[in-house]
Amino acid sequence: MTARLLPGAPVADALLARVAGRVRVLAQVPRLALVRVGDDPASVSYVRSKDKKAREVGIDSEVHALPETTTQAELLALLARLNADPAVSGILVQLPLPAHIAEEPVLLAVDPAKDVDGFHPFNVAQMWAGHARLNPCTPAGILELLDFYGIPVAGQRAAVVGRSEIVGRPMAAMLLGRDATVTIAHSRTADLGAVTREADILVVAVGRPQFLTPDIVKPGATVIDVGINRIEVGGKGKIVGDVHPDVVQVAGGLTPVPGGVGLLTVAQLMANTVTAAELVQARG
Ligand SMILES: NC(=O)C1=CN([C@@H]2O[C@H](COP(=O)(O)OP(=O)(O)OC[C@H]3O[C@@H](n4cnc5c(N)ncnc54)[C@H](OP(=O)(O)O)[C@@H]3O)[C@@H](O)[C@H]2O)C=CC1
Ligand SMILES: Nc1nc(=O)c2c([nH]1)NC[C@@H]1CN(c3ccc(C(=O)N[C@@H](CCC(=O)O)C(=O)O)cc3)C=[N+]21
Repeated sequence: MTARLLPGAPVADALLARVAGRVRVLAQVPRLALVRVGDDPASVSYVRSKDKKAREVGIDSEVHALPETTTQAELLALLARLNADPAVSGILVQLPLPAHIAEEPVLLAVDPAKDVDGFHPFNVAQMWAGHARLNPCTPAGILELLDFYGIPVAGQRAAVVGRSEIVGRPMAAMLLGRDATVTIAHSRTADLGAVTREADILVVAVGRPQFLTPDIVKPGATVIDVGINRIEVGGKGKIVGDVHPDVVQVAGGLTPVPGGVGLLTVAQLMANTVTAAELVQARG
């Protein structure tokens, strides 16, 4: 069997078209504040693509590029200003932060109604309880993709490899919210294959190039490759996922890297920004 490829672009386009429609009926143009500290090249490039996509769908966007030497207090002061600014609908603090800035106080400092990443503990709790308004972008985008391609979730066995706060854990919570039977695997899982071979839906977010091999994939499973790994091949830079290319011979469906989940992360951020604008507008 050869897996059906599940590209992100048509899913992102459909999602962004709905976002643009919601933007048009808002009383006020939504505004997304993108905050980045330091000059990590990946962060610079991600923030740039989020900024560009926002403008494409009619969302105003402002980038706050702070120097590496920014103190925790300075960052918190900026967040307080953005929280208080009624023109700002959504706030995103690009992760990772430099080592001298503690993450938790920063995530706590974002107004939960403007928390378009869904990383504030209030939104995390709402998500696990099954009724969040603002869900983390990568897993929410993955659910959009499964729905777009007509892949059933309810009643299915799902496995998530990786338990990070930005991908693995929220993915597991959201699959559970959609009535899948979910297992979470991580670096201390004793027999990874025993877990992954049971999965009809297999989400891989490990951060190791070509980590997931075909021998541990259930034939016909839908495999979602979240990994973004920059590697050198013959002196050239290349982006590969966490899933080995030979998985295409076993899986029923497979998302490409690049051109898969990453596009949905950005599109879902736009959807969350409009949701935040609606929440802030309703609050008056
Ligand atoms: N496409 C997109 O939109 C996005 C892509 N990414 C990409 O996804 C990947 C994962 O990101 P992120 O979740 O932030 O990564 P983290 O490094 O935060 O987490 C990696 C997870 O993988 C687990 N892990 C590591 N080694 C193994 C192993 N041998 N067997 C099983 N599990 C293992 C770790 O387990 P433990 O907890 O035990 O250490 C950890 O839970 C990266 O490549 C990242 O670049 C991330 C965000 C968005
Ligand atoms: N607060 C916060 N929120 C995030 O959502 C967040 C973050 N921090 N830190 C880093 C991760 C990573 N991430 C991606 C965004 C876009 C692509 C993306 O557009 N990928 C394209 C292009 C490939 C590439 O250049 O990466 C693709 O997969 O085709 C990938 C990954 C968001 N993250």
